Amino acid sequence: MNHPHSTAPKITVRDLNFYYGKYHALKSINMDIPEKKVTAFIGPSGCGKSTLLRTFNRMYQLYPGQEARGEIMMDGANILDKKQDLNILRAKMGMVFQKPTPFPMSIFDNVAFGVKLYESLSRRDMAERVEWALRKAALWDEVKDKLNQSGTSLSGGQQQRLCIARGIAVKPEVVLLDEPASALDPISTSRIEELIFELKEDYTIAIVTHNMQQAARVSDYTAYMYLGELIEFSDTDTIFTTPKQKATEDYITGKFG
Ligand SMILES: Nc1ncnc2c1ncn2[C@@H]1O[C@H](COP(=O)(O)OP(=O)(O)OP(=O)(O)O)[C@@H](O)[C@H]1O
Repeated sequence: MNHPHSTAPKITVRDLNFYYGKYHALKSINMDIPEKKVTAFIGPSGCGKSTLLRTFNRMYQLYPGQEARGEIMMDGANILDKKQDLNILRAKMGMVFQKPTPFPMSIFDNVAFGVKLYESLSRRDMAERVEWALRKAALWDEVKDKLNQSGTSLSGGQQQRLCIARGIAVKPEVVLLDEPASALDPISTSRIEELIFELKEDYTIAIVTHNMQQAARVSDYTAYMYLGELIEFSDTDTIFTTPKQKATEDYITGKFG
């Protein structure tokens, strides 16, 4: 049962298959990702969590030989359609990666960079947008006096919040987080988790994590994947307390994985 919720879906995945050349990495995935909620993807290494996340913004298209088939519907259109404008898609889908990836430019420019691609704001409006994004990412107080310093001069946890600020500055609809805290210390991790909790007021969030406690803490819905299949998708409480599939139970109780 892969439609567990009453909330309206933001993204509807239908019969999605993904191939790395001949390797069949996602097998007929069907799920509805609810709007303005946090959906976590868990499962053992190599089960396809990141692959699935990368289909949502068609990141895979940067690499030859990778192909997605099926439907990923958002706002009435199939993201996988050849006619889909990739710039518009990527403006709607902010993505943050495991390793913080600030650009080698100032803190201000890191946040302004994406905005400039899509909007021509006055200096004043841009300054306001940058402040807004940095506040949303809970970084403003730490950087407001050094916006001209390089983004790479920040600590790892700050860099990751800078990347989140950069992602939300373009006002996306969905935020894709691929193990956003796995390279961070516990305090930075809990800041990111608090931030996720706040961001879901405005955004639909999909997060890949190999940390089950983190999934249990931050998500409203959890999808358990194994060998390219979606084994079970339900509200997070159900997945962690009364999963329907034995395979899910074995994984979350640590008997496996
Ligand atoms: N560029 C690639 N070329 C070929 N196969 C790939 C490529 N990237 C991933 N795969 C394979 O696709 C499968 C799914 O990988 P994916 O990275 O989505 O898993 P994951 O669940 O995110 O794992 P992890 O938790 O280790 O990041 C794996 O078997 C992996 O080896």
